[in-house]
Order: sequence, then structure tokens, then C-alpha cells
Amino acid sequence: KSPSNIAVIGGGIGGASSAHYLRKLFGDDVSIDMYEPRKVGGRLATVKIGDEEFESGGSIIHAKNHYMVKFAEELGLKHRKTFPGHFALYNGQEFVFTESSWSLVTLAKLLWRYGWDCVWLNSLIGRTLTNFENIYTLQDAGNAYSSVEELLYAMGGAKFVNMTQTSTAQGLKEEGFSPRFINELAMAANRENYGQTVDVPFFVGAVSLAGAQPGLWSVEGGNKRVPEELVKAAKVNLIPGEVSKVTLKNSDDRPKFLLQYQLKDPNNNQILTEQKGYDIVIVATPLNEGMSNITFTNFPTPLPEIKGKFHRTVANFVRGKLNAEYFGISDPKAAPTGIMTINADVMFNSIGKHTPLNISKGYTPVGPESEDAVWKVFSQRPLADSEIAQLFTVVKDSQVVDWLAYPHYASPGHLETFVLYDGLYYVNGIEWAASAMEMSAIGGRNVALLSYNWWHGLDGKVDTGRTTKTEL
Ligand SMILES: CC(C)=CCC/C(C)=C/CC/C(C)=C/CSC[C@H](N)C(=O)O
Repeated sequence: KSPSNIAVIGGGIGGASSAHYLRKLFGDDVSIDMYEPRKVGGRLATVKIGDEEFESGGSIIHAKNHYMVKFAEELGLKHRKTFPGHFALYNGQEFVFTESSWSLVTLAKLLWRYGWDCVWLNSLIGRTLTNFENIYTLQDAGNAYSSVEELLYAMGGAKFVNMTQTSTAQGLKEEGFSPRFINELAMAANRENYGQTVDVPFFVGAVSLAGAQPGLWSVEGGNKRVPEELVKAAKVNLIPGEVSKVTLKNSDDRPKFLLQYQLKDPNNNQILTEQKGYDIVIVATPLNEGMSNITFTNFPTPLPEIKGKFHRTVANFVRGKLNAEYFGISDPKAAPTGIMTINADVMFNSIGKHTPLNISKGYTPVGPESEDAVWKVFSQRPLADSEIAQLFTVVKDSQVVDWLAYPHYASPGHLETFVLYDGLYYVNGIEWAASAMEMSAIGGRNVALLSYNWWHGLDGKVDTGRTTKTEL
């Protein structure tokens, strides 16, 4: 017998992925409700500059078995068109590396500055990805993991777990990478992707370096289209309510959990408090301090503690003219379209020239010298107008997305649970291994599998990693 209904709290990639797989596992008879479907912040947030829409972040690598790739394919979503550009590494005073528009010249420059480390990087990312991709076969076979540690162990054995316990700097050093590579290329990738440094755990650093490889893509119309279309296809009922309380009912009761939520009465805008019971509840929104207003009541023992704080990143979108002189560039037309910093004291993390989410036919991007170029400046705090005026000689328009973007990582890292209680599961623990859309998609499928295995008593399908692993 199937559960009669399931609640998913949170409408980002993690929530949508869990809803998609819950529908596949339990079939069409179960009713799936999603709360807070439009409260998607973070990397899916979009802003309007003039008539055009831009996105805060998030990218997808070309790997055919990855869920983000499969979702986009299955949902008929197109790759957003990309345009050539070149990046440079900035130390606060000067560029220490500038990409050329000729790939052979760039390769020669990389070899000159970083030696064979660039080649070893490809090999490190390739090997790590091969292990990472074990998860797709394991999940296809119905395996689920009760904690992020068990999931990482199943993917890559003790090596993956150890990568969460050492810093990126230390891990790369042990792999033989030079201090220059670590302090420049790896640093720039972590500043760009996580607003942090090479002190983040090595697993986070490896994901970040994978995300700095060329050829990444995003979805035409915005990556937010992936969760929007997934929940539509999974016939999920969207409830625009904010959940405030999850109460465990008496042990033999069905449904097992009572959700209390607030929503606006569309007739008079008054806030109404309502309740509904569920057999299974999936939490797909961070429960960390300051991030959640949900309380859990009537549980026989306290729920697992959710530790750690989130890192603040501010995405400052500016339509205007980059101050090439500030960066010591004499010809503004030659300015890099991506500036990545390698020094945590610089007032911004990175600056990138952006194109809109919807690219009309015949669209040609303006050059970096144009007053109409749109730039995204990531910083650790809101930038003062005087700071923006240092970076841009002309500001025609600006928008700010102030964002608790991803975990604030420390090494050794801590790994969260996916199980809050039998029947009550938590997707966002996976962000503490590394935060990325693909990671949330994996976390979402894992909690769907945990729900299914628990409901049907398939204990042999949970936490099989330590016995079926191949030691590295
Ligand atoms: C462990 C390795 C080497 C790869 C895992 C596969 C994976 C999760 C790839 C994602 C790569 C990526 C796009 C990283 C960028 S960091 C997060 C980014 N800012 C985002 O928001 O997606």
C-alpha cells in the first residue's frame, strides 16, 4: 500500500528532485504537496535590469548521467547560448594571469605559470568525477543513505570522506600541487563559487575546481526553470504557505505528521493558519540557525542538531562601463569579461560580464567597453556607492541580491544527517559536503529513496556503502 500523501517543504532543486523521484517511486496515487514553492533564493534567484532578466549563479557541467543534464533533457529545456570571453586573475594590484582568446596561447601561458599542475588538475577532476558518478548507479538500484558521510563513502570510499576533513590547500598539497597553483587558481575558483578561500574542505574545493572547467552551461530562461518544470511534470500541488510547525502524532496514527502553515487569504490579504496531516514529510530548506522558522514538536527525543552558519554573498548587478583604468588596462575593449580574485582582502570576490536569461534571435553581446554591459560583482557585503564608483565609470542601473548563499565551510568539515525521524527526511544536509545544483538533485533523490525504503521496510537498501564499496 502506498502512503496517501507526502509534503515537501521547499521548492528549490532539492525539493523538486525529491518530488520528481517520489512520484516515480510511489506512483500516481499518492498526493504530493509542496510548501514554499516560490521561496527559491540563492543561485536560482533572478533580477530584472531594464527589460532583461539575469541570474545570481549556478552552472551545469557536461556529463550525460548527471541529473541536471537529464532533467533539462527530459523537460525539453534548452542550453542557454554562451559567448566567447576571457578571464583573468587579480591580486588587488594587478592581473597575475590573463586568458588569451587563442586556446593554444592560453595553454602555453598556463604551462608557463603553473607548470604541469594544469594537466594534473584534469586528471584529479577526472578521477574524482569517476568515483562521484558511482552514485548514479547506486541510486538507480534503489540504494539510499541515512547520512552524508554514508553517501560519500558509497561514492568514493574513505577517500571522499577524508576529503571533507582536510582543507583544499592541504589536500592539493598532498596531491603534489604547487603553492602558486593553490594560492591562485584554486583560490580564485573558491572565491568565485563559494566566496571563500582554500581553507574550505577539499571536497568543496574539488567541486569548485570542477565548476571552473571550461564549457559549463545554464538553462535558457534561467536554471529556476528546472524545478518549476519538474514539479509540474510530477503533478505536485503547490501550496504558497510557510510551514511553522511539524508535530509528530501518536505512534500508531496515520497520517503520522501534522504540518502547521501560514498563508495569505487572497480575498483580504489576512494571514491564515492552517494544518494538514501527512504520512511522509521532506524538508528541502536549510534548518540552520537563522535560516528556518520551523519548530518540531511532540518527538520522543530531540531531533538531530543541525550545525553551522551560512555564508553571506552579495550579487551586485550593474549595467555600466567597467573602469578599465582601475585594473591597469589601457584599452577598455581588451578588458577581461571575468575577473577572479586571489586575495581575500580585495573588496569583491569576482566580476563577470553577463548575458540575459532569454537570448533573442540575432542577439549580439556588447563588448566590455560598453556602457550597456551588465556585470555581476560578487562581494562579501553590500558595496558602498563609492566602491561601485571605483569599479565602474558609468552606472546606468543596478540591483542587489543579498544572499545567504551556501554554507560557511570550515576544515575539518561536519557532515549532516538525511534522517530527522522515521518518515521525516532532510535534503539540505548534502550542502555541507558541497553546495551545487547537482548535489541538491542527488540529495533530493536520496530522501525520496529513504522514504520509499522506510515505507516498504526495505532496510537492506539503506547504508549499504560500507559493505559494497571498492576501496580506493
Ligand atoms: C567531486 C567533483 C569533482 C565533481 C562533482 C560533480 C559536481 C557537483 C559538479 C558541479 C560543478 C559545478 C558547476 C561547480 C560549481 S560550484 C557551485 C556553483 N556556484 C553552482 O551554484 O552551481
